[in-house]
Amino acid sequence: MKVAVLGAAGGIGQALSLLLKTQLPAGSELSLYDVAPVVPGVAVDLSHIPTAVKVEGFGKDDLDAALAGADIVIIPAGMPRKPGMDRADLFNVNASIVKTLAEGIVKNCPKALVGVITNPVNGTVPIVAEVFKKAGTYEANRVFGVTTLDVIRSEAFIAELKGVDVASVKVPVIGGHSGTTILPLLSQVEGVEFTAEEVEALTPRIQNAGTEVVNAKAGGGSATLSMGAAAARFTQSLVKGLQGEEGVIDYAYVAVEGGDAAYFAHPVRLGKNGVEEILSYGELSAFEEKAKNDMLETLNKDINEGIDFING
Ligand SMILES: NC(=O)C1=CN([C@@H]2O[C@H](COP(=O)(O)OP(=O)(O)OC[C@H]3O[C@@H](n4cnc5c(N)ncnc54)[C@H](O)[C@@H]3O)[C@@H](O)[C@H]2O)C=CC1
Ligand SMILES: O=C([O-])CC(=O)C(=O)O
Repeated sequence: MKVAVLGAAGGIGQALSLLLKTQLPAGSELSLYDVAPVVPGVAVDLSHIPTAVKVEGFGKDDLDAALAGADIVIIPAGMPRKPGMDRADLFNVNASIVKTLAEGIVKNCPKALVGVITNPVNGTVPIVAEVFKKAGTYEANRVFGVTTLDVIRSEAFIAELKGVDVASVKVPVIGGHSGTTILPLLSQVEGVEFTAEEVEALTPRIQNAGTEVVNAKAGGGSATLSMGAAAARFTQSLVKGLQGEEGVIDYAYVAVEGGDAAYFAHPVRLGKNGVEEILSYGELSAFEEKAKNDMLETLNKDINEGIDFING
């Protein structure tokens, strides 16, 4: 199993790479790519951890070698937010980074499963898909926006609020990955009940949790450690699916035929080809149904911005 991390020297990239070095199956290869000159050092540093995962670092001009034969590519390359910015404000800088990296994937590992972390996820995932479509290598089941951070935050906040074991909390989160497009389905959380006031307070807390971190870091970036943990968890789901494990279900922002929008975070069943099945997110409460309908204009605008960046 070869896993490539693009943007591996950054805040998320380093946290994720550390977790993958310690968690990937024995015999895996971990390929670290970044334009920052520190990346070979990150690889040397990680290589001193005694696990059976081989780590190699690749600098700016070595994207082809970093990607050659990769089974999974995770992309946290690009600029993070500062206080006062929306994720959409990152589009101009990050769109071209993601486009370049997607072109590298077309050339070197067109069958890889690709997880996009770079913001704004609502628009960067369509960029990857459009690059693949242009090259004739697109398979919708292989491209994912990583929304796991919304899921793990929901788990953490609910366990804290309700005083329950966090390991027992499961929260579906659908939609996109910015502000009101993030929709936790609190009505479906088993074993806990929420009052209407709690739903009205907790939903925006989850939607604005990224901004909570951005403000707390006071100009020093956005979530990196929790995102590293989230990305490692999602990567493990992809790995389990590729290894043929049955019943691997996770949440991700994926292309959906005839869905609420062209891309929408759903529960998905993962397997050897990535998404084996897009699962229904089930019944929504009246509050959730309204929140879903209200988000669609923003989500569609974000999606079209990504599509137009490649085709416009
Ligand atoms: N999907 C999600 O839930 C989340 C997404 N993010 C996003 O992830 C991205 C990365 O965030 P951080 O790691 O905090 O930023 P960072 O600035 O710490 O790291 C970004 C890395 O990307 C590298 N990079 C820039 N251009 C590149 C290129 N063309 N090829 C390869 N590497 C390149 C930089 O050299 C740097 O090492 C941001 O866009 C951020 O908004 C952050 C948190 C959560
Ligand atoms: O808020 C940001 O800019 C980073 C992010 O996507 C998150 O933490 O959910």
